[in-house]
Amino acid sequence: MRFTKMQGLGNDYVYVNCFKEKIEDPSGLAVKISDRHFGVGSDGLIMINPSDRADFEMEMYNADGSRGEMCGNGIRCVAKYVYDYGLTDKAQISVETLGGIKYLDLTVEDGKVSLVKVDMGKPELAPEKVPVKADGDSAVDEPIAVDRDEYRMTCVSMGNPHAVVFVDCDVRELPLEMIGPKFENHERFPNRVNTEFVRVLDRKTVEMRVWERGSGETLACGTGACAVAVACVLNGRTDDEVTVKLLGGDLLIQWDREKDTVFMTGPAKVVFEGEWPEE
Ligand SMILES: N[C@H](CCC[C@H](N)C(=O)O)C(=O)O
Repeated sequence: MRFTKMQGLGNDYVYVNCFKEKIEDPSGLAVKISDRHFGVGSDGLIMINPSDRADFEMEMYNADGSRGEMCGNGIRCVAKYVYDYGLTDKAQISVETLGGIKYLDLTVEDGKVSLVKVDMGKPELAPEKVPVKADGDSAVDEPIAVDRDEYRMTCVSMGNPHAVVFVDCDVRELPLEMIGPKFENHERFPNRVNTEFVRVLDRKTVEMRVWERGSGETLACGTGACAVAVACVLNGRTDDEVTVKLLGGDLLIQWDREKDTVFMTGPAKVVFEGEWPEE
């Protein structure tokens, strides 16, 4: 099976062109191929499929084999893949995901995609999609007890679920390995959750680290950066356009509140191509 390893801000997935390849057990393959010692090494597996409803379909699996509805860094890499490998010659494409159809604008330099702007769609306050309002809470900010500590979070769905937690310290100092899994598996989230820890630097800039559902800490999360920007605006902490600084680099996020949609702009890169012996 031919594959291409790609990354968006260091959030790396193994991409398979399923116009040509057939994968019987994508969830099992995701676990094996993502393993950083015994496999290719990645945050998960992304299949590029034909679609009846859009130009292409993206089917994504986390490193633990669970399926994700959407992947922001992944969808930019899908755009690069289909253009650079000649599956399309259009610089504007649509991609079907479990989180809805997304529309992408490709920046092409010397015949290759360098940057992609994605219309990520309408953010929803999640999981129950109704703002919680208890005494002293803002409409969107709610308390959550994790062990003996109380945190405050804003829950936003970008097709997939996110809990955004504001912190005051340098995010690099956070013991993410310890607290990340406690949010991921908290009883508040029966389908588990992606968690972003964010510090606001100024009204146009924030920094974050992410603990992803099913993959652990990753260097970046596109849907997570969108959820962070929405949470920042709803809590009055930033303007509608924010640079989100992640361990793997920066994403520009714009919440167009008139259209009620979030735009994400960032790079996509090929790492290498290879052949996987099984399947
Ligand atoms: N890294 C991805 C998100 C993967 C989300 C996945 N971990 C989930 O289960 O929802 C991104 O760039 O948006």
